[in-house]
Amino acid sequence: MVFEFWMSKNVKSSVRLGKDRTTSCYQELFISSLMLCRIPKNPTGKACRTELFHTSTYLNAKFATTLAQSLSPKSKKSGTIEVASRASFTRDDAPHKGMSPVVQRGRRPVVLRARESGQSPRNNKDVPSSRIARVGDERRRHTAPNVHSEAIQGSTARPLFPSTSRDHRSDARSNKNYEEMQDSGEFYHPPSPISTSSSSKGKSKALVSERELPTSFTSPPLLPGFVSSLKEMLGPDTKPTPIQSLSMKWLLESDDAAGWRQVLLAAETGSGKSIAYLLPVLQNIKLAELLSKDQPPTSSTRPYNPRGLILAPTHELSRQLSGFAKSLLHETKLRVVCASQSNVKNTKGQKDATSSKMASMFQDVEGSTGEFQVSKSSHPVDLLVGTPMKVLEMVRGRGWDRREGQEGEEDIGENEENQKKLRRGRDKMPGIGKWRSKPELGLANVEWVVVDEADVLFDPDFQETTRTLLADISEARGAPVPLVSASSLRSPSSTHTTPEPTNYPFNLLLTSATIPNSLNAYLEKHHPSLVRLASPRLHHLPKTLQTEYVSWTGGNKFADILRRIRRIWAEDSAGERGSLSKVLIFCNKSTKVVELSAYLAEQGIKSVAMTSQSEHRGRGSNKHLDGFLRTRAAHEATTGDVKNEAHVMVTTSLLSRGLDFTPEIKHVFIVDEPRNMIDFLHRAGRSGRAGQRGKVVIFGKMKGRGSERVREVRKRVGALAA
Ligand SMILES: Nc1ncnc2c1ncn2[C@@H]1O[C@H](COP(=O)(O)OP(=O)(O)OP(=O)(O)O)[C@@H](O)[C@H]1O
Repeated sequence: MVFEFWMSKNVKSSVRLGKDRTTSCYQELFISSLMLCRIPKNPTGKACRTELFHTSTYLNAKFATTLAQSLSPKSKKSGTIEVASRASFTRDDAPHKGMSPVVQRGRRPVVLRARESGQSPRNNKDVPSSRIARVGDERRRHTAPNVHSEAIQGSTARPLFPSTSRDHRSDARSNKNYEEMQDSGEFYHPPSPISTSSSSKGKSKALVSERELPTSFTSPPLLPGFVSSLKEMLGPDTKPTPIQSLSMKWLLESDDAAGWRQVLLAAETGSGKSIAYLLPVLQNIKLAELLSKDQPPTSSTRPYNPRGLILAPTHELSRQLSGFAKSLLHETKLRVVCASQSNVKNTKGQKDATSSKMASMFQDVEGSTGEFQVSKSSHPVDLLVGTPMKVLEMVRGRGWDRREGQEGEEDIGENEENQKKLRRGRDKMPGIGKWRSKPELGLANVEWVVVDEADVLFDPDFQETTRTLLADISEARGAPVPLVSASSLRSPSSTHTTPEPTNYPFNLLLTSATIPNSLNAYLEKHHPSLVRLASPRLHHLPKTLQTEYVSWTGGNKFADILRRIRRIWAEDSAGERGSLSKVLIFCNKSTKVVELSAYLAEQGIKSVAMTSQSEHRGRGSNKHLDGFLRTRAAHEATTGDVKNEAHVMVTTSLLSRGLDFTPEIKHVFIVDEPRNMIDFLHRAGRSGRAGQRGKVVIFGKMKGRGSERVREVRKRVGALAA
């Protein structure tokens, strides 16, 4: 029963296993052991425990052999792996007849032991427990590090869909994952807000009649400055998309008597939701500014007192959205600031970039109280864009969420130099200390809050931060709302209690391309009067997005990906395109992103690998994205210098939300099975935006064992494309 594996730098490695293991167990262990061979600097086997992964999905001898061959160390020095075919491989056939070279040298073998139910791994008396790698344990230990948000900045990686990572789960759980993808269980389909008959507005549930919807951007209802900016951005003949028509009708034309509004804007990816909410927010802020022109400016001790807030799940999206808002404001002057310009970690000797940069930008002066005061000559910020965590830091001061009570403030000492030293020391200990930077953001003026990608920001991992911020705004505006903890929201008893509507004292706009049932349940309970404006193609792929399925040809999946990239470029060269297409590749795990990018580099293709831990991130700008998306002049690009200029970006779900890659990204590759259809819609939706043609290429096993999953995906994707 014992499956043994020895390894050493300079000698042959061998694999032995018991005769009577079941097929799945055998191959699982076999491939796991091969994975060990790939770990560099691992003669002791200690690192094995963190690197093993569960591969029982690949129950195929041909695949195992190919994998083994691809893993074989190339140089003689690092030894070889001996592969036995499944039929002939028995304990007696073990290459070294139990006499591993490692054993000969007096070193103990690493033993991988498949646990029988109820059997403790410590039953193996020959081997110290510290050297037993438990396959079952490894499955549990892996986490999916696809991270979505400012949590990255605090180095707390949280998965977007934490319960559904496939790579490290058994077949059974993986299949369950697909069961969870049943269309009936995943999305909430809101009723159409548009009625087709002109008189049905009052009779049916429809909010507006189709005939009433604006079919062009005109002034009125828009301020003339916005109309000309839109023409400049989108072309002279541009027409509003369905979600933009709906939002203009509902948020610009309807009267204000109803009080604060709560509206959900839901439409497919690339349908122009950003403009759909930016126009009403910016226009309302501008009108409020014009109306209050003669009134004295709000007195506040904080430098920023915006009227509008836009919240997004990632720094990248925040930066892009603030750029978007600025382009709409070429003629209609309002001040937009992105909180994520300065998401640089606080390191020694580095000043808090937020306060220093922004203070000089707005000519703030530090008053005698030590708090910032806005100088009379400064322009107040009108709209602030950022992640909820970053915005909360600006409101409460950096360090507000650290664990308090470790040491009292009095321990810091009177001496200023001592205080500084202690603060620096404490900053190095995450979660400890009481020191906070000064609050910079006042919330009393906030009248508009947009929660972009609402299904992420209200999902269980993020909603506490989002709701805390919304509660802070309410409090600052003098109408506090109760803040229910996330745990009590989740508790089963909470479902039986009477719903308590949350009435925020500001306009709340939520947007998303997907409404999971969980979000709908939350909204029904806490925001029963929320108006749902949904486009007709919600929960569908954009019409201009083609789907293509590519079958893995053998063991080397990376080679298949490379082949497909080269084919696209060959088509580009043969066709009329002046430049080579840029390709965006989505993987489920950061490790795979790095490996694939390294493989492409070996093959002479430069790529940008973007994960939550990437070096490129956290520099306070979107240079990494902008550089990748920059289109070079056609004549330069035809040379197709893919060695020096990245034409491929490899990433995880990190970049799947909200980012606009129009029109550069024509191809999106999905190389790992999507975690669920929500994830798929967002990844695929990075292409085929705003009526542009695009293609999503889905890789998978199309024939034989394991192909049923791809068939299932095909069925569901087909339904989304309809
Ligand atoms: N009316 C319009 N006509 C043409 N293009 C438009 C129009 N409105 C927006 N666009 C363009 O469509 C692209 C996608 O817009 P946007 O990023 O707002 O989509 P989205 O619906 O927010 O997508 P996602 O769900 O992925 O966040 C942008 O490049 C934008 O300039």
